[in-house]
Amino acid sequence: MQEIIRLDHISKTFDNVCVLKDIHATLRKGEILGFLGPSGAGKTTTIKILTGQLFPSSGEAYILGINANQIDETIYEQIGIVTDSSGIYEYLSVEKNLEYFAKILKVEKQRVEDVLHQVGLYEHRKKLAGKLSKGQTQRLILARAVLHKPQVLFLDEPTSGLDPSTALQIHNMLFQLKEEGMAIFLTTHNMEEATKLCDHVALLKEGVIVEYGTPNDICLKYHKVKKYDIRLRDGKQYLLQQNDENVEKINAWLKQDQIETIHSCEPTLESVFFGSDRKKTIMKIFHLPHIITWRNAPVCALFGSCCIIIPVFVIGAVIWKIYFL
Ligand SMILES: Nc1ncnc2c1ncn2[C@@H]1O[C@H](COP(=O)(O)OP(=O)(O)OP(=O)(O)O)[C@@H](O)[C@H]1O
Repeated sequence: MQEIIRLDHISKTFDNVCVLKDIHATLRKGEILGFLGPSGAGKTTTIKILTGQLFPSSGEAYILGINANQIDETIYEQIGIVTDSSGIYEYLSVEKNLEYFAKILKVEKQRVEDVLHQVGLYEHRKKLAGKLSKGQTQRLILARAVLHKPQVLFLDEPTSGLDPSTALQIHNMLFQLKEEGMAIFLTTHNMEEATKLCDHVALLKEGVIVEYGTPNDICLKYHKVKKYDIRLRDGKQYLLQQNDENVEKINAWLKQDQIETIHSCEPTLESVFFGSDRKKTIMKIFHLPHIITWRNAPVCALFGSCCIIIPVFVIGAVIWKIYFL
């Protein structure tokens, strides 16, 4: 599949503060790549580098085979961008807004009507853009971004603050665009959204990709202890670890048709993300250096014990000498 975006060891520093560190990712035609992370993780900065609004401090970013440092305004004929600041003319109707951009982008008028249907704004086409609800405005911004059928679409938190049904409409639209072969680069805080939409995700934390892969592969990587969450018809609930004894128990319940619901408890992207965050927080609280990992934990424990035992022994010897000798 054609490679649309490549981030090759990208780092970015603002005023001596490194906000992106060695970022590496690829987006292919017809795929959705999600950049996930909390506020300030570096998601928007990545989009700005890819769209030529910022230069990386080191590394190379490629979009449609062109180095992002060398792109000019002609690239905007092939990309669409949806951000908070996407300029919509509030005193023009929905339709006039799109017709205006269609003229700039040299798109035929029929396309405006098609896109209005696609985003579900056809009935609102005569409304002033300034009078649209937040969800409708977001759909208008999306309509404008895909008007010229770009090869790649950048979406910076497209469903942030939207109600679930509007978010669902946008999700369905993204699936449709993906089916048509569009490559979509999505940033979001919403792990559930990313799991549902993305072919690949990068979990970004303080400018570093801490996990990269398909949502499924990332979750399964952390699926160490397999458990079943079972609710019986009599209302009792059990969380059972997978072992021979419990498998027999579950089989017996199944034979007696006692099971109301049964779920395997794979980790979600959210638990993976916040799980690794907890470990980091513990490291920070105790000011433990990063050289301490689970693998060398026994050596660190032995070293830590010596640090306590030796001073206690020395102090004990001194007290013994003073008082008893
Ligand atoms: N032009 C700039 N000058 C200095 N620092 C900047 C600049 N742009 C971004 N930053 C800093 O870089 C870091 C990453 O910002 P960025 O906007 O990429 O985060 P984000 O993950 O998109 O956050 P959010 O989810 O809140 O939009 C932040 O600490 C931000 O303050």
